Amino acid sequence: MANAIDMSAWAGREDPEADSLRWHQAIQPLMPDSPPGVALLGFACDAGVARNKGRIGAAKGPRALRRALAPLAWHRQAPAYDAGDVTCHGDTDMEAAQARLAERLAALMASGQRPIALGGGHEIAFASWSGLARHLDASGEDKPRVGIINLDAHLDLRDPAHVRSSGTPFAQIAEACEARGWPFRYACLGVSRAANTRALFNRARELGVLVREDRDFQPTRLEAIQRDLERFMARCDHLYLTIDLDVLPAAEAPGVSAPAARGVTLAQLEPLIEAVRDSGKLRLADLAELNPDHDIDQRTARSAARLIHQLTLD
Ligand SMILES: N=CN[C@@H](CCC(=O)O)C(=O)O
Ligand SMILES: [Mn+2]
Ligand SMILES: [Mn+2]
Repeated sequence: MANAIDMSAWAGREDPEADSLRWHQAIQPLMPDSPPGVALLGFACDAGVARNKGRIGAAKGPRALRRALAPLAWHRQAPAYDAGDVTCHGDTDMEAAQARLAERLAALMASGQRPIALGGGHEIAFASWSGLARHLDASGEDKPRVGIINLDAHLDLRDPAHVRSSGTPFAQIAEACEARGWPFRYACLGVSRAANTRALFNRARELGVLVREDRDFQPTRLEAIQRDLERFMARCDHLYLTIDLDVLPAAEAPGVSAPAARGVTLAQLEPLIEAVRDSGKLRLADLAELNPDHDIDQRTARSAARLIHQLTLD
């Protein structure tokens, strides 16, 4: 590690009673010989959202997320680590920053850690998937069936031939899968029909994407969505979970580039996240699009922290 990891965001309440730990008291800076656990790695990047003509500020997301996670109660058995940040230095650095993040994520997985990457915009997804692909290459697996589960109001399947951005990661991954001869298995849950053009829905259909819209998340249909997800996961060897915080209603996540008028609530997402967590196939996860500049009383950061808390219960 070139630089010491900045642990200054990990601060908060300390209780005098025994067995009262919070995240800020339990999390440790990652060391080369750290035993397996969860490793948080920030991706401080505004370039993807800027290229996608969105509201920039996601580069400040990793720190805001750490600050919101810090005071939450610690219920884990296994350790959690802070692995620091990968920083993108301006628009022209985006692809190189994605490559740096991918390399770090692959190294974390090789050393037995389960990484959770903290965006940054959703261009983080191409970096995360590339890290997993690099890790699977190194472990010598032939044509692994990697399932991508994206909780998002957007399909993010824009054509990368125009510009690579926070709106293109899954189209980039589809191209990379085709080049490798790997199947492209993509589930996008929480999609807003109003926020995605016909061209994007058509691309999703062509690519065989499992799409469930925000309006599908009604009490009578939740079990069916859960079953569809279970079936999807059964057809995969490895899972990558990516959560775009704009899947949440604007009341739960105002601090994103494109807040959702309707959205899917934390309560509705909870059983899906637990199913992914408990699948035994989850290799890495990320959270994208937290923009503290547009947050209100840390609502979005708190929602994101709650998601990490839930995802990491062991
Ligand atoms: N990662 C974000 N993707 C969305 C943003 C939409 C918007 O800014 O309105 C997209 O490109 O579709
Ligand atoms: Mn989105
Ligand atoms: Mn997205």
